[in-house]
Amino acid sequence: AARHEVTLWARDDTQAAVLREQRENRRYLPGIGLPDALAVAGGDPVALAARHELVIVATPMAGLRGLLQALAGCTAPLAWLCKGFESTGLLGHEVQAAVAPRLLAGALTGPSFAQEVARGQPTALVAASSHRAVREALVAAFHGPGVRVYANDDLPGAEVGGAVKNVLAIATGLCDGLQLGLNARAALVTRGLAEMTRLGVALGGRPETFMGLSGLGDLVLTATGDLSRNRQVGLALAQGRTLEQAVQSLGHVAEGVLCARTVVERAGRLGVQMPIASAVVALLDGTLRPQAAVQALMGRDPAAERA
Ligand SMILES: NC(=O)C1=CN([C@@H]2O[C@H](COP(=O)(O)OP(=O)(O)OC[C@H]3O[C@@H](n4cnc5c(N)ncnc54)[C@H](OP(=O)(O)O)[C@@H]3O)[C@@H](O)[C@H]2O)C=CC1
Ligand SMILES: O=C(CO)COP(=O)(O)O
Repeated sequence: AARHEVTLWARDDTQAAVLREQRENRRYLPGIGLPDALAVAGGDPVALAARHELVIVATPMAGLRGLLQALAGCTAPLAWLCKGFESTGLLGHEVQAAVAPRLLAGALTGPSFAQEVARGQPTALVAASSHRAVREALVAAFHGPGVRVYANDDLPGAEVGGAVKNVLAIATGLCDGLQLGLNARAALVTRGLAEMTRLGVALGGRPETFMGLSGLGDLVLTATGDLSRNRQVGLALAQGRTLEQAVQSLGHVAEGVLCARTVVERAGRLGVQMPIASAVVALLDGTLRPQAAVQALMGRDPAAERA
């Protein structure tokens, strides 16, 4: 908003009015004042999008399809921020191909806790799209003193990185909550990266994408940073809390909880092995206790080290 005319749209008109009046989002981003220049609107998102040169969709994955359907005729470049698989099993670009194939679209992703971005702390992002116009619009809009934006035309790879790291952050939260040690955490992150890479390549991503910000970068941030809601779920499970309690106390979406099963199912259909993600699914289902999951992972047959 410091450099552009920006309108924040909320689906709930009452919430939009509250944001306008309080100049703060007390439920989702407390303590961060909205810039004076930021306009806030409810109402029809289609008419609003038609008056802007770039559209950013900042809902959880569950809200992406509805907004893309509504905005299918939008001519401005559009990017989503959500990281996950939809409950149908699709990634964001697959949802877009199904419901709004003519959109010039992509994802703005990478290691970026919202609170830190909002405070202006240095952050590096990835503008991922197969369309050059989208990559360039995102870089032009967001690249600046506080944010570096790297362009990448590998949207499937960037999306798999953003989705799978959430599942792995639950595993790492559990590992740390159980005090399994720093060796165990490093092993989880590294072998988790191998799982992410295997699935991402099978879904059309390039291996090098997973060594970048939307792969390794976001995995390290989310797996080790206590601001992560997915990591917090793992920490809470390690304290013996139920999944319902862990999710309820967050008050925010934890995409890894919602898509862990999808990740494993899509991997299974592609013949990709994901033992850590599979253990997370069993833990979330309650069919495996944390200690048994550790034993299952450690008890696997020896293997050559490769992605
Ligand atoms: N928070 C972070 O640090 C980061 C989050 N992300 C990703 O961004 C996505 C959103 O995360 P985050 O904002 O933190 O989630 P939160 O749970 O904190 O907030 C969700 C927001 O989305 C709104 N919303 C939910 N469903 C819809 C819908 N169908 N249509 C329109 N608005 C909707 C909610 O509004 P309402 O109150 O009306 O329900 C609320 O404003 C996730 O996929 C997450 O992985 C990516 C990078 C960083
Ligand atoms: O994606 C994120 C940081 O890049 C936020 O992760 P959480 O959803 O786990 O909080």
